[in-house]
Amino acid sequence: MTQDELKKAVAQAALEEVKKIIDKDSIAGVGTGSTANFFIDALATIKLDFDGAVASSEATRERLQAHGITVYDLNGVGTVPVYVDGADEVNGRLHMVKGGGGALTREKIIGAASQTFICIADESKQVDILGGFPLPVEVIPMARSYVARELVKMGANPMYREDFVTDNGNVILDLYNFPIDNPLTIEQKINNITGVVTNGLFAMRPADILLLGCADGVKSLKAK
Ligand SMILES: O=C[C@H](O)[C@H](O)[C@H](O)COP(=O)(O)O
Repeated sequence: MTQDELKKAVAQAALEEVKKIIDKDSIAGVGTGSTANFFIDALATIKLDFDGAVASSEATRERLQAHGITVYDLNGVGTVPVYVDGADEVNGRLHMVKGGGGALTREKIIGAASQTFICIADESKQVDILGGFPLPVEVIPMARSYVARELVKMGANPMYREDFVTDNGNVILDLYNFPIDNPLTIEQKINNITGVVTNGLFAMRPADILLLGCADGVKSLKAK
């Protein structure tokens, strides 16, 4: 199977999970990225069976609306019953690195506001130790140099993501060669640097279910 076929298979499996949770009045939380895009296309096939969605990025909002799905502001909807999103890396405890596409902050907000977080990924994303994928940190633009110096003190190698602005008007520093041995501590430590909006580690709010696309089928995994 190609990587896209694996992504499509996990997106379809996520739709089956979501159907068990949502009803006519429900709002679904929708993530960002190529795997989430397959999920959006799958979700569109049941668009008459739920009320609408909250989107973790402008790109996702546009794709949902193009399918005729109503997109709500998170402020108006309260707790979200289910959130489906991809990941750049995921470990056995369902901690994730996210934000390769720069959508980490809105993703983290919707994840935090959701009752069930379903991570959808192909098997290339499964790792023992997070950090092989550069960890994104969203930063207020005027704080970029200060935050970079503080990250260097933590042993990281921050690289400014050039020509990129987040949906929130901020910049991204990507941390290369930064093995994440204690995701919970590192997530909080980076977030404590003044000028950081958030970082792409999802350990304080891990996924509840991982649907992993493998050559021999989709596996449904819970945190170890
Ligand atoms: O900002 C982007 C998101 O965190 C995505 O969930 C992540 O980058 C995975 O994207 P993809 O499914 O395209 O690999």
